[in-house]
Amino acid sequence: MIERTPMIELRNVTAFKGNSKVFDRLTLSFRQGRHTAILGPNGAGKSTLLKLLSGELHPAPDDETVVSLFGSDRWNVWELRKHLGVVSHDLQHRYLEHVSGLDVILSGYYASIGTYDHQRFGSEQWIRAQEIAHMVGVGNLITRPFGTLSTGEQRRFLLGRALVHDPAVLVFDEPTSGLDLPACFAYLETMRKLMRAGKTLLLVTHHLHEIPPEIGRVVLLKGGRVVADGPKVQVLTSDALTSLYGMPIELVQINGFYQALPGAKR
Ligand SMILES: Nc1ncnc2c1ncn2[C@@H]1O[C@H](COP(=O)(O)OP(=O)(O)OP(=O)(O)O)[C@@H](O)[C@H]1O
Repeated sequence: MIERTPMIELRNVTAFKGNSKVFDRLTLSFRQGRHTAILGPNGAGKSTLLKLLSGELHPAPDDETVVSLFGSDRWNVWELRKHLGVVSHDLQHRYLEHVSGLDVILSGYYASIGTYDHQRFGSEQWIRAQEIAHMVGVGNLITRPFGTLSTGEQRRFLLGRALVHDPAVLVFDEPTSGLDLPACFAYLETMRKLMRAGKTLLLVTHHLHEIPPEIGRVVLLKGGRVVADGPKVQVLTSDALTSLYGMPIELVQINGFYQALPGAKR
């Protein structure tokens, strides 16, 4: 069911990375059940947006700025992680090679990178972590060190980590990059299953082929600004992408999936 009140609302958000002002009074919101893809060229601000949504980055203080996440503007990062699971390359790169697959999933309970001796896991959490591993298709790999897993397997464990709290929203950052075709298609199918199970997906990507047909809204970001935002059928066009990337792009669509090809020079 689509709720009227946005579950995530950013209003007049100004944000910096280092000395760069990435967003200048950005306004963007997300509703439950409205799956969204966010596209934009390198440097558009996609990763910065993810960090704002996951509470890793705070906006510059301003009286007119609102960041409301799941109905609260006084969220703490631990509570937030129960609502929003993130699967990102950033996370994938931060895991040490020796951490077992199961520990990657378990670490989601503490939102840590790996597990530590002082952390306590109850039998329910162990069982759930194993169930999740099976659910995301890596139940037979739980003892394997992370560094020995393929990119696709690692990404499945990270998805498992994101699922431990059964969050309402899953955020994916280029989820299929580096995956071969069967792994890519299988991962896409897992994402589609999660949407069918009621999760709301936010997808940040350059790769049009990884936008599942269920995603109905597309946001185009460029230079920290929203240049288009609306229903996929209206926003995702050859003309819009040509303008976004500043080069001729031809879009093809088959069975609800898209692919971008070099367009003819005009
Ligand atoms: N630590 C930093 N210091 C200074 N500028 C930064 C820093 N991190 C990012 N930026 C700048 O912020 C802007 C937005 O970066 P961001 O990583 O959010 O873009 P992106 O859309 O995710 O790019 P990509 O597609 O390449 O991952 C870019 O201009 C980038 O150069």
